[in-house]
Amino acid sequence: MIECKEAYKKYEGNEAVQSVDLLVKQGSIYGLLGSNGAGKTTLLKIVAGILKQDKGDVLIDGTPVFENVDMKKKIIFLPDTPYFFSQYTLRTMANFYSSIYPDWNEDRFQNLQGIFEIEMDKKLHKFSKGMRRQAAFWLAFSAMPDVLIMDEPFDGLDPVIRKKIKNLMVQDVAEREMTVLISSHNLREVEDICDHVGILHKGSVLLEKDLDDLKSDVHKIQVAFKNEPREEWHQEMKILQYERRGSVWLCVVRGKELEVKSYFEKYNPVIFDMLPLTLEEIFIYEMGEVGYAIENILV
Ligand SMILES: Nc1ncnc2c1ncn2[C@@H]1O[C@H](COP(=O)(O)OP(=O)(O)OP(=O)(O)O)[C@@H](O)[C@H]1O
Repeated sequence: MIECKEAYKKYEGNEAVQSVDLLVKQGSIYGLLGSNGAGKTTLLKIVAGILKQDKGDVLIDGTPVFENVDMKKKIIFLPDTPYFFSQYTLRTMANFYSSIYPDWNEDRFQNLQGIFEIEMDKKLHKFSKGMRRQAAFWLAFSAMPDVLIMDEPFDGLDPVIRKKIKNLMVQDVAEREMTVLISSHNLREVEDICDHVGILHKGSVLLEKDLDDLKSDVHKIQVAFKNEPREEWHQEMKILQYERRGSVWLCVVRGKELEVKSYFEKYNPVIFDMLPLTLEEIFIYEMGEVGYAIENILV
């Protein structure tokens, strides 16, 4: 489990992370979203124990991470640009990892050859950017970490390998309760694997939600009435947005499904449909409510 309690970090007058509270439960995949400069990398580096917060607590399984060698043996941090020693091949890098990570699984490393298809004895600096990223994932999955922290991990990967990597990640979460924290500036990139999403904006968490709750709490309604109710009918429910198209109203409403249905039923609608909302739409309505535009994380 990852816990940040009022984590704060300032760089030369720039408050990059401001009193962030974050909880990533064991066996959960948390997507940390935010626009450029929001503070994602800084927060990830603090959680990985690479940077020290100026204030607040950052704990993994209840223990501070910074300069904690034993804890770091259980954590893998994949930075946005993977780093390898210049003359190393994947094989020599694997030997190095196996000497550091006590849970290194050599069988898995060998078996993953079928997934990654990268030559083991070629120098890593001769690989393309996407191939180097694949190598970093290959090493990370073979190290069997308890906690995997990744900064923009899918940039530069082709769709096939991206899918394979997501499958491996989900498998590790399901089978051995690995905890995952992923940063991204793109909601679509992470929505299929995350169970929790948080939005960081100018160093603060603006919104943090369980995706299932988020989906079950917001509905798009198409409704038409025979006898139009009085004007303020749409003010009585938590209606995030409404618009009239001829005699049909299109509303985005927050509330439990049954509650929403019974609210509309009392006006005897002639048409009543509940339509699914995409996660992207939900975020736009949610964030619209707190007054921020989030288009840049939805591209
Ligand atoms: N080493 C540093 N020295 C000074 N300021 C820094 C440093 N690293 C980051 N910052 C500043 O801290 C803020 C947060 O940066 P950070 O890299 O954490 O954001 P980010 O959300 O990861 O951005 P991006 O999506 O662009 O990678 C930015 O204003 C950035 O300019």
